[in-house]
Amino acid sequence: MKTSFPLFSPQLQNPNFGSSVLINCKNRLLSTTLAPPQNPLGVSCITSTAEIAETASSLREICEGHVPEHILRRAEEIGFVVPTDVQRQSLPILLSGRDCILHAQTGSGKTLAYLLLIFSVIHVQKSAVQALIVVPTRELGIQVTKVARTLAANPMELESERKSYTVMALLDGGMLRRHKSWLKAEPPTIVVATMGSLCQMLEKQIFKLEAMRVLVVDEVDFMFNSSKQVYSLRKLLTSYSSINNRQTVFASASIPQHKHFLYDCIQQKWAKSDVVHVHVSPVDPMPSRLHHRFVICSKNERLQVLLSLLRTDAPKSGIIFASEQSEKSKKAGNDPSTSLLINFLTASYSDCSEILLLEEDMNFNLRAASLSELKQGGDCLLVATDIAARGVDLPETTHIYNFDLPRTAVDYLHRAGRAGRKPFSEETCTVTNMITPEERFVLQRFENELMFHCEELSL
Ligand SMILES: Nc1ncnc2c1ncn2[C@@H]1O[C@H](COP(=O)(O)OP(=O)(O)OP(=O)(O)O)[C@@H](O)[C@H]1O
Repeated sequence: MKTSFPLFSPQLQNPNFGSSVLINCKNRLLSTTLAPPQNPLGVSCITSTAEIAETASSLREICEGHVPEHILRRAEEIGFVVPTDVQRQSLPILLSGRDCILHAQTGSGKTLAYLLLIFSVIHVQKSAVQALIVVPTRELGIQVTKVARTLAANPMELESERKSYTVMALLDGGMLRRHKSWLKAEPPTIVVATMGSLCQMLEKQIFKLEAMRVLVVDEVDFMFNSSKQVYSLRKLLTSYSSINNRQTVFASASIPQHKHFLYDCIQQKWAKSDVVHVHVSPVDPMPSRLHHRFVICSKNERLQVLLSLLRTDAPKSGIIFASEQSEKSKKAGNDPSTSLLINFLTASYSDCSEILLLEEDMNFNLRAASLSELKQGGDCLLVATDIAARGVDLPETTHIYNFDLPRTAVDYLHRAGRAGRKPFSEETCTVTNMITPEERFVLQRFENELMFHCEELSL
C-alpha cells in the first residue's frame, strides 16, 4: 500500500535554501539557485562545479586525488571512462563533502556517482561500517553490491595485503544470523541494506552508525512512499543526523515536489543546509532514446496482441510488466496476470530461449535465480510486476511491454527506464502499451506529465 509523500510543507512556495543545479541533456548549465548568503561555500562550490563540468573529459580527471588509484583503474577496466552527465555534474560536489540529491533520468549512472564518493572517503584500515546504501528491494541491493564489489576487487599488487574493502549485502531474505556474526567479528566497510534487515541489526545494536561517513538512500521517493519503509527510514535519517562528519546522498529518477523535499530534508536535519540538488535534464525526464507506442485492444485480446507484437519485434531481451494481483482477485481464486502470461508464452512463443518470472510473491531464491539468469545476456523475456521497475539494470533490454498499464506516471517512467540503459548508445528502445479504449486518457495523462509522445500502432 502506498501513502502520499509525507515530507512536504505545503506553505512553502519559493524556498530559499540549499542549492539547485539544473543541467539539460546536452550538458549545459541551465540555472543555479545559490545557497543562502550565510553559507559562502555554497556559492564557490557551484561555480567550480560548473567549470569542471564544462571541461572534464574523463572520470579520472574529476576523481583523481580523491578516489584511490586502484578503484579508478578498476573503473576504467570495466569501461567507466567518460563520465555521464549526472557523474560530471555531481562528482565535484560530492567529492567536496556536500550533501546531494542526485535527480537524473533512469539509466544515467547515479550508482557509480555515489560509489565513487564512498570510495573517496572510507578507509580500508578502519574496522567499522563507514558507508551505508539503503535500497528498496533485494534485487536492487544485489545489483549495487555487485557493482561495489567489482570496483573494490583487490588488484594484483595489493593481493598480499590483508585488508581490502568489504561489502556486505544486508538484504531481506538473506541469512541474518551470518550477517550478525560478520558485523560483530569484523565489520564490513560498506553495507548495502534493505530497511527490514537493517532495522533488526540497528535495534539489537549490532550495527552502529557512529563511524559512518556516507549514507545513500537510493530510489528515495519510493522509500518515502512505501508505508512499510517510511517510518524506519525517517528514524534512520534522524539518528544519522547527529553523527559528526556525515554526508548524505539521495538518489532517484523521480523526486516529485523536489523543492519541498529539499526544504524538509534541511528542516529535519536529514541533510546539511548547503545540500545541492543536481537535477539533470529537468525538462526531459524520459530518456530520449525510448520510442513509445500503444495498441488499443480489449482485455480478452491482449495475449494474442502481445504474441503478435513479440513475433514482429523479435526482442533480444524484453520485459513484460503486469500488475500485482489484487486481494479481491486472489480471494476470487483468479490466476494473476503474471501466471497467465507465463503459461501462455511458454506454450505459444518459442522464439526466445528463456521466459522468466519476477514477482514479489516468489521466494527470494527463485527471485535471485531469475535475475542472475537474465544478467547472463540477452535472448530472454522477463515477465514481472513493478518489483523489477526500480533500479534494476539489465543493459541488454531493448523492449518493454506494459501488459497492464502502471498506476502512475512515475511508475511508467521507471518501467520504461528498464530499457535504454547504455549511457552512450544511440540505439532506440521501444516501450509498448496494450490499452483498452478507456485507458487511452490515462496514457495521455502520463504523456503530458512526463512530456513524451506515444504513437498509435495498428496491428
Ligand atoms: N561512466 C559510464 N560509462 C559507461 N557506462 C556507465 C557509466 N556509468 C554508468 N554506466 C552504466 O550505465 C548503466 C545505468 O547505470 P545505473 O544503474 O547507475 O543507472 P541509474 O541512474 O541508477 O538508473 P535508475 O534510476 O534506473 O536506477 C549501468 O549499466 C552502468 O554500468
